[in-house]
Amino acid sequence: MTLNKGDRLRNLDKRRSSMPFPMNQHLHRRSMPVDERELKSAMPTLQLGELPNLVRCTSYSPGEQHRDRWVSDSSDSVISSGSDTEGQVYKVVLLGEQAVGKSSLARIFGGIEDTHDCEEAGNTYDRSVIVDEEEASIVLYDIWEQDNSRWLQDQCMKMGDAYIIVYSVTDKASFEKASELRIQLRRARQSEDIPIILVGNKSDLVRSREVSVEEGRACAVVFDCKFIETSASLHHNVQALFEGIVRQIRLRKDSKEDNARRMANSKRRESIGKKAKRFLGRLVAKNNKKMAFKQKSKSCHDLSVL
Ligand SMILES: Nc1nc2c(ncn2[C@@H]2O[C@H](COP(=O)(O)OP(=O)(O)OP(=O)(O)O)[C@@H](O)[C@H]2O)c(=O)[nH]1
Repeated sequence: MTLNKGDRLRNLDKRRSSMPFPMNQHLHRRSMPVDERELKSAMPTLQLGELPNLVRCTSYSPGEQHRDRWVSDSSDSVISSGSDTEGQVYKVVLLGEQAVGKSSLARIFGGIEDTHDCEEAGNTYDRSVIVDEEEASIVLYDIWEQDNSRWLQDQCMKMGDAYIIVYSVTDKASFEKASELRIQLRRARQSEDIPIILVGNKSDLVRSREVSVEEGRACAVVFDCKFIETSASLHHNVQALFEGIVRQIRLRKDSKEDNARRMANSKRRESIGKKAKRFLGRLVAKNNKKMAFKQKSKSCHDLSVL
């Protein structure tokens, strides 16, 4: 029997078992439930029966603790599991219509690759990520459901430090729902500048695409948020998404000096090819005012700037 997220929340106490992980040959992994008090502190008014299943993922290997590296082409970021870092924990909430791939993205973040394990997996993931050579702790909440109680939806809208709004590029209705959710979020957090990334998932399903990249990008420009297309099935852009959300949070929460230092470091590490591309882009944009909209919509693609 397949349980929906609501059922999973209600059945929490029955399901507090360890969670299976894909084993890297040289890594040993364990998982443990996170104390309910931690979630209570994140969602203070939550009732016990509605607590999401919260799983802390910890990986380690002898001689190299807490390093579960993602295969990265950006060499300056890794994601490891287990948030043993000191300092702030960022709460990131996944929103979106049913079946758009929220749980699939969350499971990749949580290091769970076997989709058949999904009912055993927790729907909240607590991990440490290293982005731009600095560690951050993320708790990712995959607890959103359209038919959740209004109260639980309100909690989701209030609790996040950042939001990932997912739609499926093969489902126009889910794209429209994403806009609604953006409006709902804006209403709930009126005066706050919260990082939001709009995600067009299932980009691998080329033939059944109903929402173009341009439509997704234009929507992000209108709603003043970032935009990326992903494929959870192919793991395409998933790492970029989670690195991006960390950068977006830092850009708002950390001091200007910290962000300037990170920017300088990342520019130093940038390849000559990338530098040249960026320079030419700026040059062309300057010379062509018609490019103004394109430039803006282009920047919604860049998850490393505001
Ligand atoms: N082809 C393809 N299928 C995907 C992708 N992401 C998710 N799916 C499939 O889409 C279906 C729904 O994915 P979920 O991750 O359960 O979606 P969800 O948004 O969490 O759905 P709810 O739990 O109902 O809210 C599953 O069959 C996934 O295997 C993707 O990037 N590409």
